[in-house]
Amino acid sequence: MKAAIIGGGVIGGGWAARFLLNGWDVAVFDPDPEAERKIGEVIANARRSLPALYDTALPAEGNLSFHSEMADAVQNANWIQESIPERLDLKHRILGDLSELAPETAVIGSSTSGFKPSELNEKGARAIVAHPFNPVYLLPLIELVGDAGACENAAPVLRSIGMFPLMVRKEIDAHIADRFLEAVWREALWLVKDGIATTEEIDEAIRMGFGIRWAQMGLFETYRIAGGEAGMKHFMAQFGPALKWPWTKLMDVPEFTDELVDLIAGQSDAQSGHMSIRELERLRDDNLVGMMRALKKTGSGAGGVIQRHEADLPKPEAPDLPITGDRKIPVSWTDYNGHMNETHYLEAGSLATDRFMELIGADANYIASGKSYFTIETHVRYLSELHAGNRLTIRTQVLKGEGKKLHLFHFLYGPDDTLAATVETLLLHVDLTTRASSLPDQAVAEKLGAYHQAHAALEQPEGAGRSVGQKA
Ligand SMILES: NC(=O)C1=CN([C@@H]2O[C@H](COP(=O)(O)OP(=O)(O)OC[C@H]3O[C@@H](n4cnc5c(N)ncnc54)[C@H](O)[C@@H]3O)[C@@H](O)[C@H]2O)C=CC1
Ligand SMILES: C[N+](C)(C)CC(=O)CC(=O)[O-]
Repeated sequence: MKAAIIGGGVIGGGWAARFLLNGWDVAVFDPDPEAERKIGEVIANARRSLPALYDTALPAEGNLSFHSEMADAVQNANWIQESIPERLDLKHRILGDLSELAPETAVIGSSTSGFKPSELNEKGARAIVAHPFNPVYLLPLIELVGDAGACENAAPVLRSIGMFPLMVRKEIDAHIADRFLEAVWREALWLVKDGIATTEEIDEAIRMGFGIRWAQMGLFETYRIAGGEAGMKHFMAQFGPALKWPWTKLMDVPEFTDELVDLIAGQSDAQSGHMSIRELERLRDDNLVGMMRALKKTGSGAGGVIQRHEADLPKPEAPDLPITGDRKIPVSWTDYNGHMNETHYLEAGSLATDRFMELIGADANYIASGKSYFTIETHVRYLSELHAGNRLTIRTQVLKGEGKKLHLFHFLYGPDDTLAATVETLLLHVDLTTRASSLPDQAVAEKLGAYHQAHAALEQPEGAGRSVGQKA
């Protein structure tokens, strides 16, 4: 698959990185003589951050090329993304040319922050709005606006590169999200101009409170909880009048008619009524504990997008020893010594155990049925350093897989297949109701038994059964 990036500044560079790191070839057209350097720097940042969201490897990177002619860049492209400056005359000219040059089947997306598709296409172009958020390689939201068929075609492509296409029902200046951002921006400027707050104080007001909250539940679900047990209607009754008080410089607000209240409360019920306020509070609190990786665990917001994308990534083939981990090492796993911190070797081993459990059928459904494995002992050996950005591949040998016992030996390989660590771990099968050890279900026992038998023919790994401080 090939993407053509027309305009490779802040946003075009982010698009280039998003496509490239998801295995697409990327061709760039930008008359700026510095474009190649600037895009290279954006891609370098993307390489150290995007793979860190995943616990499995992204596809091998595509090829990146730069072109002095737009026609060359768009040749055979499946997706063409315009990210030139926000000037309508310029967009008319470039989108018009692109509509002539592009393959008929190619999507032509514009990154415009505010122009409507009817404005972009008024001189005959066939573009849709595909509005991203900075940094494009990390944030999943893309607002799709325009011809319904073209947007429908575009959406699965965006999902396949880990993005979240949001269909905008009717075109409007600045789409959905930028209308909020512009309102917040306008208020912030007033606060600074009137000497009420400094820019730093405004940033603290956002990042110490509602900014974190919004990342996991947005506006309506957050306010539903703020209404207490009585929910959205109570919230609107309590805070509706404030919209008429001078709480905001933006006095142009909708009338709270019964119809509007019912509409919003009804939509809120449909969106979140399947959970009690207490459950929503717990979910909110859990989500606040961490950011995108934690969001990934609960499946909320951007975390759900990463989860779904990861589930669609090709799984490595299982050789003699199954691959139970394949990922890049994130910066957050490193420490003051400039290498991967000891705790994360255990985390990597624990994730490999989870993956192995899935392989034998002791997966989420099995656990939900009341059965699982508990770890009772682990031994980690640190053999060579690992650094941020290194690829980490884990293979697992079954030392014992009989009865209640599951004895695993994880090999952690770093760059050039160097053995960086081993994690040996002993687990017992348990009944989650009684919390006592128990035999696994027959299907799990059979799959585990097959691994046990196959691996019994292998040599006992060097270092298996070692105690701490034992001489080699
Ligand atoms: N910066 C942001 O936060 C966001 C910007 N956008 C939108 O993305 C678009 C681009 O914005 P930025 O990347 O911020 O601007 P930018 O100024 O960083 O990049 C624009 C790039 O377009 C290139 N360019 C100028 N004329 C060109 C032409 N005729 N053909 C090809 N390339 C040309 C420039 O050399 C430059 O590299 C705008 O429509 C903007 O509204 C969308 C989301 C966020
Ligand atoms: C400031 N802006 C209008 C260009 C912002 C956007 O369009 C989206 C973003 O990334 O904030």
